[in-house]
Amino acid sequence: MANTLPQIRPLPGSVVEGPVLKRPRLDTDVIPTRVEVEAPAKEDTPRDGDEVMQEVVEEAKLNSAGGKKGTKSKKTKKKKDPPLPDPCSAADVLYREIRELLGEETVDRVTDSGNAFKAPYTVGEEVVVKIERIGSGGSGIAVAPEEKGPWAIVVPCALPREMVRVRIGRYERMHSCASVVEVVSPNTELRDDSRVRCKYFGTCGGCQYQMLSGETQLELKRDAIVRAYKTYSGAPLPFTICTLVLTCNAGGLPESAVPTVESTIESPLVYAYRTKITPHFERPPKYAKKQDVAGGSQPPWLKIGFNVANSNSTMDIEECPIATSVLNEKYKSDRTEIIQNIFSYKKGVSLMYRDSLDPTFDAKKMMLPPVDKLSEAFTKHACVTDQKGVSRELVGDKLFQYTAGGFFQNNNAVLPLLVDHVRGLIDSEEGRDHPTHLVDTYCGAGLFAISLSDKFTKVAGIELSQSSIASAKENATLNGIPEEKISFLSGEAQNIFATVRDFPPERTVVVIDPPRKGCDELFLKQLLDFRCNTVVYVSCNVHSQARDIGEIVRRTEGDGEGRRYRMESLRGFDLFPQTAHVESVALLRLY
Ligand SMILES: C[S@@+](CC[C@H](N)C(=O)[O-])C[C@H]1O[C@@H](n2cnc3c(N)ncnc32)[C@H](O)[C@@H]1O
Repeated sequence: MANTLPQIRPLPGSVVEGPVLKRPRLDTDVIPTRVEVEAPAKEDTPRDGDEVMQEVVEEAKLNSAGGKKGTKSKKTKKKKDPPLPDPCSAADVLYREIRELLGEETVDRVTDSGNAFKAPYTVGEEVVVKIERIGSGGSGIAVAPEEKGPWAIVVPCALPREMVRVRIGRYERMHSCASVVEVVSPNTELRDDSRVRCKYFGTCGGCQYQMLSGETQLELKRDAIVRAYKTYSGAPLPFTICTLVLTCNAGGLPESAVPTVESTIESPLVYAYRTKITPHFERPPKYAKKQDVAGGSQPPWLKIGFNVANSNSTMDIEECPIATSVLNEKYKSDRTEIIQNIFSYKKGVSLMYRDSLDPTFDAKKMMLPPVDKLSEAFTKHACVTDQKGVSRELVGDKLFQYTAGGFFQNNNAVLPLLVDHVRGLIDSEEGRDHPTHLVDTYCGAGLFAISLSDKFTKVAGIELSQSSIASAKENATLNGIPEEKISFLSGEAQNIFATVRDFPPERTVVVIDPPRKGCDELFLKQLLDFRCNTVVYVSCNVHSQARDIGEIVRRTEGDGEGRRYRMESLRGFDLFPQTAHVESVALLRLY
């Protein structure tokens, strides 16, 4: 198995699936893929590398001033406000939460007077604020005192009802970002800092909830689903969105149309669960000297790790307790090598670490009966660092192989529960014949199509990534599923419907598991034309899921018997414990 140090790779543009925050993330799913830029050399004088927060404040000052490091500020024209954030993005969700907190009319008034980006604070200023609520992205939100005008302060790792001393950072539309300096009066009902297992918690942008009990985390995630359906189930699909529409309250589905959100399913592992991380580092700055790394010591200018919360600055991170142990082991030894060889890097680098069953075993032989899941082949783990390498994992009784840099869910411990839940939803229908056909849209390497195939006579999957489709086909063979039963197509999700005309809609289940942006009009139209009996919608972004399901329910409302979709179940899965992310699973059936 190739376990060599990752190669320097130029930035190929970022393709991000799964949970994404606008802020720092812990891999291509939770972190923006920093598969890297040609990193500009940093300032020409050494900085105090230990003061991460100082660096962040400086960056924020620059952002706020609209200037660039090292460039003289020119006389600038008054800039127009930037456009509203993408609908259903993390920034959009936060903006709507701020609107709700400050009052929609108030925010509209401030916006109309051209002051939506006029921060009443200076960068670096310290103030004490009271946190009003926790946003869906996991940050506390405070309202500035009246004399500062309508304005919010967004503070990661702060809890409702807490008084916190914060340091103000950069500003965005109607709010300043800030970091906690001190929790002046903690919310002792919720916070217990002895739960925190990571020394970087509070500064690193990866986790938001380590100080909370598992129970509270699950409840917050359930609450995020409830709120998403209230706010987004009336939001228009992207192609109809314009500024005007976004600033109106589109109105969600009526309460009666949304089932009670069930309790969030916990991950069996709440630490050491994450099977993929993508730390990154920049090339040496111009002022760096070779003797800086003499004796293997790490110079202050070299940060290898993840982004600081609410910032693009990298913070140096030696290990990540939510990542699996094989990833941490390999990452730690790579760090030593990177430090020694840092002057050979001419560009910044994004590393990738993927936990895999040891790929030196023969996958075909592993799956020959009798399959011994306790054997070394199924228990020994390795770390794959080559994006094009093969990674392998067992989910239930099915073995999946996929390109390590491609999409696969990042928490193997909870995956069997997720798959079983989808199976249970399909089985839950009483009084009708069991479905015989399955369509897995946005199927990746075939997780749902292959895991659920035993239940169906015919299965079809579709996926945009050709390498994932190649993996899905190989996975079907590996798991002994006959070719005449299962097929995989590479292409736009909506194209599947033209290929399954022989599937009886009344006996067909469609699984939808799109990227964060959700489905588009073309897909929804085809889905509604097909009008299958059961739809299971799995989503890493409950906001776009709520929007799409609102659309499906509303568009079929007036239709005749057996043609109307109703939501029957809604539940979250904790794929990313210690973070604010929730995976949401919804069931729709025809009535
Ligand atoms: C959240 S992942 C789900 C993958 C799979 N269901 C799983 O759980 O492993 C979304 C997948 O949709 C694919 N995708 C993105 N846009 C697509 C499109 N327009 N049509 C088909 N697939 C798409 C991505 O490549 C990615 O594999």
